[in-house]
Amino acid sequence: MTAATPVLAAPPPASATARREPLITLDRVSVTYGRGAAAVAALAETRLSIMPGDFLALVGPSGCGKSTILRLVSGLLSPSSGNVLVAGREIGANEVRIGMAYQNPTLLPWLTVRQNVMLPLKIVQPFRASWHRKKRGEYRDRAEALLAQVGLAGFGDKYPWQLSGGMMQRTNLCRALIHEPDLLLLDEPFGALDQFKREELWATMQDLWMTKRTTVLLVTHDLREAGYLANRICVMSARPGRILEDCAVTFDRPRTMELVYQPEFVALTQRLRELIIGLRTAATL
Ligand SMILES: Nc1ncnc2c1ncn2[C@@H]1O[C@H](COP(=O)(O)OP(=O)(O)OP(=O)(O)O)[C@@H](O)[C@H]1O
Repeated sequence: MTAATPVLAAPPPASATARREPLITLDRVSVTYGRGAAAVAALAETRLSIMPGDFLALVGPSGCGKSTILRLVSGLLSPSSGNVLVAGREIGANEVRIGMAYQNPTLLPWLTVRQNVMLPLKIVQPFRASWHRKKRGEYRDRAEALLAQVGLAGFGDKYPWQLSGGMMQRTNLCRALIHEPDLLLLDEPFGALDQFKREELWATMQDLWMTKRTTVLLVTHDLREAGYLANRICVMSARPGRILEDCAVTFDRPRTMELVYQPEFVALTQRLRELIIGLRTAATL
């Protein structure tokens, strides 16, 4: 059995991380969608630092602004106030490669699994510059290695319609990782799968993270998923969202499904659940 140690702990003191620069900083960022009577205050003034190598899960009541934070971090959305910093500079000033995987895998149906996985190498620099030279050699090998790591060896020539939902999501993860992103954004990536498939994918995701140590920002409604995968969980308040709790999750890795039934793990998810239910109830009063 995996040793299950502390459940919740305060994030490391500032002095412990002082020498490492955050990869992403939300500096007093807020977001309001629309204007006038139609304005929706989605995110209240929020501060968040994501350190290199973090696996950070964002949880909170529906509509609290979790995906809004993903959009800010990816540069798809500008804040209404405050700054989003990447490696200490304004977004866009530093080149940060981003990989994304969302709930519905958006695989291109006319491309094979391998071609789908290799797509970012065709589009994103510096890989794009060598595309024609490497697409039949190094890049193909890289795609095959990733597919093998997620249990899809031999499926490279299949088309998306020949895959199960879980296989499509595995392919989606490979595509999000093939260009070695500095930051992986996951928005409910396993949400459309049944519980057993989801649990299999947690193990796959953990394996990928343990070998690559990519910085990951995961949005999920599933507290067990957050506890299994993340080394940090941020709980958001109801809309307009802000981060209410930022806790370290220090269970040993690799984590297994056995861990999920251990008292320390159950206590963690139960505590987070009560916090979120309390927030939902407070928002409707
Ligand atoms: N383009 C938009 N225009 C107006 N309101 C928006 C827009 N996008 C999001 N919102 C609103 O902002 C709030 C936060 O949205 P967001 O998608 O970030 O929440 P979420 O926490 O990811 O929700 P869920 O858990 O349900 O996916 C929600 O109330 C949503 O309805």
